[in-house]
Amino acid sequence: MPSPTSLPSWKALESNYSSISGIHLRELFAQDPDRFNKFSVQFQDLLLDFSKNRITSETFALLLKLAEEADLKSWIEKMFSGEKINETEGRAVLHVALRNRADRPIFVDGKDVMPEVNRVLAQMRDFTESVRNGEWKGYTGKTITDVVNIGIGGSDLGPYMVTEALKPYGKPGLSVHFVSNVDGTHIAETLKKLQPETTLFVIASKTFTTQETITNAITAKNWFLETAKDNAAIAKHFVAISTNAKAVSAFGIDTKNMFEFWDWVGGRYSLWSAIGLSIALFIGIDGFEALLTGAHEMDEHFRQTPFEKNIPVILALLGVWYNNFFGAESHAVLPYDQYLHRLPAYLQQGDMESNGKSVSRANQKVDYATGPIIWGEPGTNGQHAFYQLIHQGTKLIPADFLAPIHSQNPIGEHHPILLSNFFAQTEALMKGKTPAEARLELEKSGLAGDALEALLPHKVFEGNKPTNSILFERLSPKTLGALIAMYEHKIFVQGVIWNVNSYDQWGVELGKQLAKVILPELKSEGEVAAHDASTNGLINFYKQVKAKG
Ligand SMILES: O=P(O)(O)OC[C@H]1O[C@H](O)[C@@H](O)[C@@H](O)[C@@H]1O
Repeated sequence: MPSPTSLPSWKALESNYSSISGIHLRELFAQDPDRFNKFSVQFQDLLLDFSKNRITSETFALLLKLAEEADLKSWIEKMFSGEKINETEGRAVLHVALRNRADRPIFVDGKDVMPEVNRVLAQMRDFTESVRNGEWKGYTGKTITDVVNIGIGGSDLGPYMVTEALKPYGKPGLSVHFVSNVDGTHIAETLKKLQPETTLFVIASKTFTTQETITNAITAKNWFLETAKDNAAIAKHFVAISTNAKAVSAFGIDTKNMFEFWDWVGGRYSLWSAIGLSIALFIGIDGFEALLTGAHEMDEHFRQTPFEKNIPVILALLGVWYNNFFGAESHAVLPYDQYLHRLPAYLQQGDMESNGKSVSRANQKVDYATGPIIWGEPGTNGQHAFYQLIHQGTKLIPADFLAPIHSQNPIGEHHPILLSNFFAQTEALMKGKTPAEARLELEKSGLAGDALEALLPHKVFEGNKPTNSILFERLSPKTLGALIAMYEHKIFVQGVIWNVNSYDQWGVELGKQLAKVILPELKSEGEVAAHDASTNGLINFYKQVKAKG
C-alpha cells in the first residue's frame, strides 16, 4: 500500500483545493439550487446532510476516487472476512461479528466465530433476565437494585455512553453506575450510595491486568466483604467480563460467573460483546439485541452501498479533506440531545486511540497528518462556551451536528427551541455575516461614524465553516447502534486512507511502564534522583509535603 500522498487522486485534490479554497459556501449554494439533494443521503430513519461542506461535485468525485485508489473495497472485505488486519498484534478485527445478526459464518484461523458469539449472547440473556426478574438474589436473599461496572477505556466508555443515551429504556428500580478512575474518589463516592446486599459488581477488563480496574475491583471486594464477611457470598455479587480466565479466577471470581470475549475484539470496539453486560442489565437483552441490529444494518450499508451513497465513507472522506488539505487539526462532535452527552468522550477514545498514529502499515514514519483531535459537548451548552471560537476564531473546526426529530421528553417548546438552535448554528456557520450586512445592522441600531467603524469588524462573521448535519427519528437502541457503527466505520475508512493500523494502541504503554517504576519510589524513604530534574523535583516535593501529614 503506497503512501496516500502519492496517489493520483491526492495530487488532483491538492489542485482542487487551490481552486476552491477561496470560494465561499454561500456562492456554492447560490450556484446550485439542487445542492442539498446532491449532497445528502438517507439511510433508514437517518439523514446525513453534507451539503454545508466546502466541496464541489468535482471535489466529491476526487474524494471518492481517493477511496478507490486506497483500495478501500478490498480492505472492507478483509475486515468483514476476519483477516488479521491488526498486524502489529497479529489479530483479526471483528466487532462486526458480534452484531452479525444474519449469522453469516466468519472465520478466524479456519474456525467460525459465530457459535461462540451466540453462546455468550445466550449466557448474557439468561443472566440479565434472572437479575432483572429478581430470580437472581444477593447473599441475603434480596434482589439486585444497583449494578456497578468497574472498567476503564473501552471497558467503560462504551457501556457508560450507551446507558446514558438509553436512559428512557432502563428498568425502573435498577440503577447502573460506572467506576473507572483509579482516583479513590470515584469508587468512594459511588459506594456511598450503595448497599452490599443489593449491589452487583461487573468487573470489565479485556486483559484483566489493568491497574485501575484491578485496584477498584479489590476495593469493591473489600467493601463488600466488610459487610458480607463470607467469601462464598462473592459469587452472588461479582461477575467478570474478560478474555483472561486465569486472571479472573486468580482474582477470586468463579469462571462460571465470567462472560468471555476474544482477542479479535478491540477494547474501544467492545461494547457489542459481553462488555455490554451492564447495558443489557439496564435496558434488557432485547434492547441490547436491538442495538446490535442497528449496528448490523449499518454494517451492511457500509459493506454494500456504493461509496457515493455510503454514509461512513462520505464522513471519512470529508474528514480527510479538512485534515489533510485544509490543515484542520480537530473535529467537533455536537449532539443536540442531552442523552448523548458522553458521545464526544466515547468518540475521543474510538477515534483518537485508533488513528492517533504516526507510523504507517509499511512501518514508516508518515509525512502527512493522521487522526484529528475529537472534542465536543451537547448543544446548546457548547453554544454558550466554545462556539465563539468556531464562528470567529482563527482555526477551522469542522463539526458534526446530531439531533433526533422526536425528543424523549417532549415538554412544552423545549425540543423545537433546541432544534431551531441546531439549524440556526449550521446556517450561521455556513453563511456568516458579511461586512455589508453587519454595517446595515449597526446603522439600523443608530450607530454611525467612528463608533460604527470601530465596532464593524467585530460584528462580521466570515462563515464558510463546514458542518455535517445528522438527523434521526428518535434515539432508540437500534438507531444508537447504527450511529455508533457509523462512526466506527468512518474511523476505519480514515485509517485505510492514512495507511495506519487503527486497531493497536502502543501509545498507552509508556506511561504505564513508568508509573510502575514510580509507585514504589513514592512509598520508599528518601529523595529520588533517578529521573530528569523536573520529575525528581515533583516526586520529592510530593514526598516532602506528604511527610508533613
Ligand atoms: O479492558 P482492559 O484490558 O482493562 O483495557 C482498558 C483499556 O486499556 C488501555 O488504555 C487500552 O488498551 C485501551 O484500549 C483499553 O480499552
